[in-house]
Amino acid sequence: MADTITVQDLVKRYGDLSAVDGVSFTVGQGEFFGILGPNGAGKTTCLEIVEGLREPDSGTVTVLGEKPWPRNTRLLPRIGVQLQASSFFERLTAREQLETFAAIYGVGPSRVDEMLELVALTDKAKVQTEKLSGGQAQRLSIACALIHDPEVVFLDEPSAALDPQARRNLWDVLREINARGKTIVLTTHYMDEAEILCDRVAIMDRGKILEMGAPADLVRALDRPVVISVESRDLPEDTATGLPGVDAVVSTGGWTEITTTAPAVVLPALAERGALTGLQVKGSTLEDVFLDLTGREYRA
Ligand SMILES: Nc1ncnc2c1ncn2[C@@H]1O[C@H](COP(=O)(O)OP(=O)(O)OP(=O)(O)O)[C@@H](O)[C@H]1O
Repeated sequence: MADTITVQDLVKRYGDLSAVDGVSFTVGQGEFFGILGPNGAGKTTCLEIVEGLREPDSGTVTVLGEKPWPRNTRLLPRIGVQLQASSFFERLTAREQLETFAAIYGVGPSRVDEMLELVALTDKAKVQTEKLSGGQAQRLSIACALIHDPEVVFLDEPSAALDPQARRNLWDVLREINARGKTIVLTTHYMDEAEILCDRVAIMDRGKILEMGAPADLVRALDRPVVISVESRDLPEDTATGLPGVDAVVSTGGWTEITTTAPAVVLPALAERGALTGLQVKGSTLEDVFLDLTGREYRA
């Protein structure tokens, strides 16, 4: 996969604070890359440098083979940027916003309908942006960032402040954009969002990348036991304790919870006893990876 973005030894200081402290990563063409970390980790600063909106103190960045700083007008038609706070032209409808962005980029109006459809706002085309819900406004702002059909899309915390349903709708939109071949770089402080959407994530904390890789690989590398829960009426605690592969058992609130490093042994044993009612299997998540790396609970 060709590298669409390269970042090498990036540093940005604000006075004594190293907001970005020696960050390096690459993003391949068509990749969905996430920069994940708690508030103040340095995600936005990093992204804004890559977008060409901020000057780094040191380090090198290329986007599509070009240097984004000083402001590189050759890159502007090729990248789409959605900033953390979306701002629209006042009192325009959703369609008029998109038409305005289309005109700025010299794009024909036919893209407007396509974009409204992509972000599921066709039925809100005539609604003024001030009257859109938070999720609808976020989707419109993504449509504006995509109107000129850029190759690379940067999204800064696109699902911040959205309710769970709106977040899921947004995820569908982002998946669709990525399926159309766009390279996406997204910052988020939602671990689940990064885990679900991203091919690879860089976990940032205090200006540094602590770990980078495919979410499933990062979780697998932890090599932690899984917890298998079934209803206790099918499987009392003492029966569970005697099953092969079981490390520990806890019975609580009608559930028997089995901790095991050998789920492939425990699950068939449960199936043999017909004890699969309410089955849940909980593995580790990126939150556990963060805890493992920092010794701190993840608090976005
Ligand atoms: N213009 C600035 N001047 C001084 N300090 C800044 C400036 N911008 C950011 N910072 C500081 O740099 C650090 C990194 O901020 P940044 O916004 O990049 O983090 P973030 O990971 O994007 O956080 P959030 O999720 O809250 O947006 C923070 O401590 C922030 O207070």
